[in-house]
Amino acid sequence: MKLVLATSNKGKVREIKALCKEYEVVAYSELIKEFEIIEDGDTFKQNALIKARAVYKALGDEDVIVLADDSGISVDVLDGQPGIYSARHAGVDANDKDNLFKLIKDLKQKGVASSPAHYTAAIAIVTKKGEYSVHGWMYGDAIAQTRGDGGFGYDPMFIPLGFDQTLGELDEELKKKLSHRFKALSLAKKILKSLL
Ligand SMILES: O=c1[nH]c(=O)c2ncn([C@@H]3O[C@H](COP(=O)(O)OP(=O)(O)OP(=O)(O)O)[C@@H](O)[C@H]3O)c2[nH]1
Ligand SMILES: [Mg+2]
Repeated sequence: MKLVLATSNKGKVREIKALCKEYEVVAYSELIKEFEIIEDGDTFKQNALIKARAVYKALGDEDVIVLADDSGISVDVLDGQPGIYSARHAGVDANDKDNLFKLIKDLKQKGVASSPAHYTAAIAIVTKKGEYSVHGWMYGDAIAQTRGDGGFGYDPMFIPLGFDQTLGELDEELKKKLSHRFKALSLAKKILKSLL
């Protein structure tokens, strides 16, 4: 089954391809020109559905299955921020590094070396048979420094619960089995099976 990913994030594409080996996974940019999708939902779920619907419509092929991921990190000491704004934490044109260092600065401004935090991933699936959404979470601590350079985004400052190292230091294979994305995709796969 061909699965089209409605994302322009190369880290997500890499992880989802590695986690969905049983499917033929392609980023939508491999099929059509990338275009801007306004993520103006109030929740991860709404934004994932906005992305999946936009790409399904743009592809114009009703038999295709489109999957989108909307995700982010929520930090307790920051009252759950940046949350759905994780990709724009340091501004609209911010890249992963800008966002990472802005979050570290925020923790330092609060006067803490770390804070409980969690990642959320909402996965939306859009097909001619309907629309579906599922979630996954990964809990741990956000620390006010970077360690390691594995993963992507905020991974170098995130220590998953039960570990001493950041996702930047831990093996990518381990993240695969722990992550919010892995948990949401496990549920998404049950839906995909039911669509066959
Ligand atoms: O270190 C990280 N490890 C992860 O596993 C992870 N998952 C999400 N994020 C961050 O959360 C935002 C997503 O925003 P987002 O869902 O809008 O995606 P995006 O804008 O990058 O691409 P798209 O899918 O929208 O095209 C971005 O800042 C990501 O860096 C992660 N950071
Ligand atoms: Mg985005």
